Amino acid sequence: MSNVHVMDHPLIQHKIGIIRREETGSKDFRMMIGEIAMLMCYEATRDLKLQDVEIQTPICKMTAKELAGKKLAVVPILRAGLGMVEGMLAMIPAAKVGHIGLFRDPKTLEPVEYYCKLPADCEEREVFVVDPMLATGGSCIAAIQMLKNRGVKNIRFMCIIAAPEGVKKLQEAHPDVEVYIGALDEKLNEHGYIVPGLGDAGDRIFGTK
Ligand SMILES: O=P(O)(O)OC[C@H]1O[C@H](OP(=O)(O)OP(=O)(O)O)[C@H](O)[C@@H]1O
Ligand SMILES: O=c1cc[nH]c(=O)[nH]1
Ligand SMILES: [Mg+2]
Repeated sequence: MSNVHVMDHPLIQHKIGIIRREETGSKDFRMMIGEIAMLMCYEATRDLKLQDVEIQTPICKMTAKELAGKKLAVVPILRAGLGMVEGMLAMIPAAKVGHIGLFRDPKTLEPVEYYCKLPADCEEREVFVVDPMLATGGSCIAAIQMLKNRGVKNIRFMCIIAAPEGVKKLQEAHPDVEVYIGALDEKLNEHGYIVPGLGDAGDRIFGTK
């Protein structure tokens, strides 16, 4: 699974431990999701290309580094992905933001599309799709396909918790996509929830249950 990266940073693991706890309320849950997204963004951008640039410091001229190549975009899968946007932008403030609205039909577990608004030049950008949860994989596979249909070629997917079943499906559907995972869990239960997981991420971020 060379294009699947499971995070081993102790701060990420510690914060994931906090959001898993059932007693963690919406305020802390939301804050931690943002912090985890920021730390994961730091890790997932390690391989961005740099170029030399001649600058003048107050002391002398020098050759410094700046980001080269493609501009970036962050695309959260609504709703729960919204919780990761601020943390991503804290690391890459110049990124543009698109939105893809999908919810998972509770009976069929199939993703249902209800919104899509992307930056006009998204096909020229390196796009980070973000969603805290990768369960059956249906939602992220559909979101990535929507981006590919718009001509986007460079796509990375970032989630905080993933089930092995969904990771396998995502890899089969989109082997070209780099996948960043905060924690790889054990399995899905009969309702398509991740075990041990953290419950419904959207409901816990927005306090809707
Ligand atoms: O991998 P999958 O099986 O598709 O499941 C994962 C999806 O389920 C959740 O969204 P949900 O449908 O609960 O929508 P919400 O974010 O609006 O709560 C989650 O945020 C993912 O988008
Ligand atoms: O465990 C899960 C599965 C799908 N969506 C969630 O929010 N949690
Ligand atoms: Mg939900």
